[in-house]
Amino acid sequence: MEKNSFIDGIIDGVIVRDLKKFLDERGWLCELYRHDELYYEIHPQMAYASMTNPGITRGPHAHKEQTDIFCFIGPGNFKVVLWDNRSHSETYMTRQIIFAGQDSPKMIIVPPGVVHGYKSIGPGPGLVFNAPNKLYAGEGKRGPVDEIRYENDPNSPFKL
Ligand SMILES: Cc1cn([C@H]2C[C@H](O)[C@@H](COP(=O)(O)OP(=O)(O)O[C@H]3O[C@@H](C)C(=O)[C@@H](O)[C@H]3O)O2)c(=O)[nH]c1=O
Repeated sequence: MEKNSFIDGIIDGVIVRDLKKFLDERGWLCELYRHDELYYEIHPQMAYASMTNPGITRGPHAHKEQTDIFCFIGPGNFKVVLWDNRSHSETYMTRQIIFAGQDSPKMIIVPPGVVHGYKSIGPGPGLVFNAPNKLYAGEGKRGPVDEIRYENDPNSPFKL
C-alpha cells in the first residue's frame, strides 16, 4: 500500500468522549479526567495546557511509549487528525478526523504509535489541555523526549 494512501475511519485504541460542561449563573465546570474512568496504564503522570493561535497547527507528532489524553474544551475549536501508523494494528493506514473545542467539547485519548496533530480553526486562540501518562523528558527532565516530530519533514505523508 502507498505510504500516503490512508483510508478515513475509526482507529483502534483511540478513545473519543464528549465532555459535559455543567453550566450555571457563574459560568461552567467540566471534569477533565477521572482515574475511575481510565484504565491503569494510561493514568496521567503530568498535565499541561497550551494555547494555539487561529490557523496554526501543532504536530503531527507520535510517541513511542506515551499516551496523550487531550481535552478540547474551549476557548477555540480544533481540527484534530490522527493517522494509524502501527503496522501491527487492525486499523493500520486509517486516518481519523475529529472536530473538537468550545462548540463540541471532547476528550481524545491517543495511544503510542498513532500520529496526531491539530489545527486551531478559530474563532480565537484555542486552549488544549493534555495529561500524558509519561513525564516529558523523564524524571527531573533529565531523559530523552519521547516524540517523533513530522512537521518539518517535507516528505511526511501526515498533512493536516
Ligand atoms: C510537551 C511539553 C513541552 N515543554 C516545552 C518544550 C518547549 O520549550 C515548549 C513547546 O514544546 P513543543 O514544541 O514540544 O510543544 P508542542 O509542539 O505543542 O508539543 C505537543 O504537540 C502535540 C501535538 C502533542 O502530541 C504533544 O504530546 C506534544 O508533543 O514547551 C515542556 O516543558 N513540557 C512539556 O510537557
